[in-house]
Amino acid sequence: MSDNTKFDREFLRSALSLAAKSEVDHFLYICDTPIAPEDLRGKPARKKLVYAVTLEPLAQELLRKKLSALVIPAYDYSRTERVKVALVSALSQGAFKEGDLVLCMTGKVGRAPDTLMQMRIGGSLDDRLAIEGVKLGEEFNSQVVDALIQLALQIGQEGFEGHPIGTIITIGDHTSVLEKSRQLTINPFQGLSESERNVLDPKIRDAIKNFSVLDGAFVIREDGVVLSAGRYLSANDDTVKIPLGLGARHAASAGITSSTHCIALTVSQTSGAVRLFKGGNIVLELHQTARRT
Ligand SMILES: Nc1ncnc2c1ncn2[C@@H]1O[C@H](COP(=O)(O)OP(=O)(O)OP(=O)(O)O)[C@@H](O)[C@H]1O
Repeated sequence: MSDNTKFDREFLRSALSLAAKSEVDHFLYICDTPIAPEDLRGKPARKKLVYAVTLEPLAQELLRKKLSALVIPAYDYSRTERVKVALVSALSQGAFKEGDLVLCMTGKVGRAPDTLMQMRIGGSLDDRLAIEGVKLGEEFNSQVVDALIQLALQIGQEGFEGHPIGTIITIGDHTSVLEKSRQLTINPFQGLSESERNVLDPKIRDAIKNFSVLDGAFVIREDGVVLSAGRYLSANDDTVKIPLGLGARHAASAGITSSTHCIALTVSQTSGAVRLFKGGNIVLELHQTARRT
């Protein structure tokens, strides 16, 4: 065993003993290589362990072993971004709750974890992530929101046929959003039955990805039914402030979320970053380190 591998193991063991402390509610392990069974055997931290992995079959295998696991997109984020994505996913699935202390362990994709971070749910990781703000109202279906965040990350990362694209996806309060917007192009989802245009269906998420090349926003109902694509959002609110450097697309998301009860996911064409707006403010910001071309 090289010195490095030995030290990685020591590091993991120390993290597991910290995770066992009564103050810690969950141990979030963001890595595609599960912890060796002998390192977990008899450890109190096992009960607190939640894996965040990028492979669905691996998550299924862990669940079969009675471990908790959630799936996060396989993109190349910085360590902090991976922690954010995993925390938001766990929160939206109800795995963590307000006030919980989560010990997060992560690293570069494909390498042994090298970073340990403690996160209090409801605190903030930086000024662009008040995890509390991500806690959405009861009207939102967490599976729908989670699927759309992952889709937005995918759009930001992959673009369309190698070209960067940006878009807006509004979720919820559809009556007001439709009232405060107008159709820019033909709505490609018109004519499909509700069951044929729900974002919980991977085929529909693929369709959204492709239609993101259209100008305008997608309007999605809380339960995931896509109502329209290509909407121009006309709700302007001069009182909302968006960070310098962001333009009309982000201002439109800020405006629509401040004047209705919807939330809006915005993918920046310029940077691929994904931002979640609520009440006119950015409550979550996810940056990607590299884009696929
Ligand atoms: N009110 C709106 N409703 C829907 N889409 C809009 C609206 N305003 C702008 N957009 C879309 O945003 C696109 C980019 O605008 P702009 O470059 O000003 O935005 P931005 O906030 O800087 O975002 P990006 O980082 O994606 O460039 C426009 O081409 C248009 O498709």
